[in-house]
Amino acid sequence: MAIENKPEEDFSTVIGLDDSLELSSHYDYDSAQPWIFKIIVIGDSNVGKTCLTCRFCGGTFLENPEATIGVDFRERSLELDGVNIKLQIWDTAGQERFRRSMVEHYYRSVHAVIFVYDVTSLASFESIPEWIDECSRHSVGWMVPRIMVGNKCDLKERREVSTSAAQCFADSYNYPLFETSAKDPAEKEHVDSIFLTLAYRLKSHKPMRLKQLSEGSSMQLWNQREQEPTMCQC
Ligand SMILES: Nc1nc2c(ncn2[C@@H]2O[C@H](COP(=O)(O)OP(=O)(O)OP(=O)(O)O)[C@@H](O)[C@H]2O)c(=O)[nH]1
Repeated sequence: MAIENKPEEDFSTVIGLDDSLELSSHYDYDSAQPWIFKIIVIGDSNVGKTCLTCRFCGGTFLENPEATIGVDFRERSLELDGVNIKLQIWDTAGQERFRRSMVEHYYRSVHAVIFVYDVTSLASFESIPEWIDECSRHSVGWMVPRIMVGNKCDLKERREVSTSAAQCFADSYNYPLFETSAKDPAEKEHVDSIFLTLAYRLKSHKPMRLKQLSEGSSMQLWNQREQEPTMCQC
């Protein structure tokens, strides 16, 4: 569902608009209410963000998706350890001209960020620092988990980004790295597991995350780490 022109008030029932953790704190752990997590998927145009999110939310691969304009909004409900979880996936536009007016909405109250690059495009991998900077500029909290996904691994002969280079980069930021293919049906469960890993992390960190809100010193430490990634030795 495209939500380019949807007023932000419409989301206020499911996403706290002022703080990433506001939403989480609305729910008791034993409540029947789902825990709703907003996950944004960002990266260059054409890396496969739409296909990855469709694979996870719909189970299918889109052969010829249109370029995303603004944002496409998908969701999937899960039950993890008896807790109802709803993952709200924001598939953002990679093209600057299609994202300009929406950027503020992407980052507001986000619970997790997925950086996607295309393993057959070195340029898309080299853009990841810019996407990380954009997150920082929009004040995405230090406790918001980030992961990196290298997509299109089915195109083995066209690979331009090695696993070791990507792993080295991801390690320098302390981000988990996943390589997969939205297209390859054999990777369907792997795509699921990427999102499930995030869901588990969000669920299990919730009590700690709420506690850490008041811990200013650790927030400062994390910011430092994000701004100054350790040097890769590769
Ligand atoms: N071979 C292969 N092609 C893929 C894969 N994922 C996506 N594609 C193709 O890559 C093209 C771009 O996919 P999209 O999902 O629209 O890319 P996007 O990152 O959402 O692009 P924007 O909406 O412009 O930001 C399409 O032609 C897809 O069919 C994959 O895993 N393998």
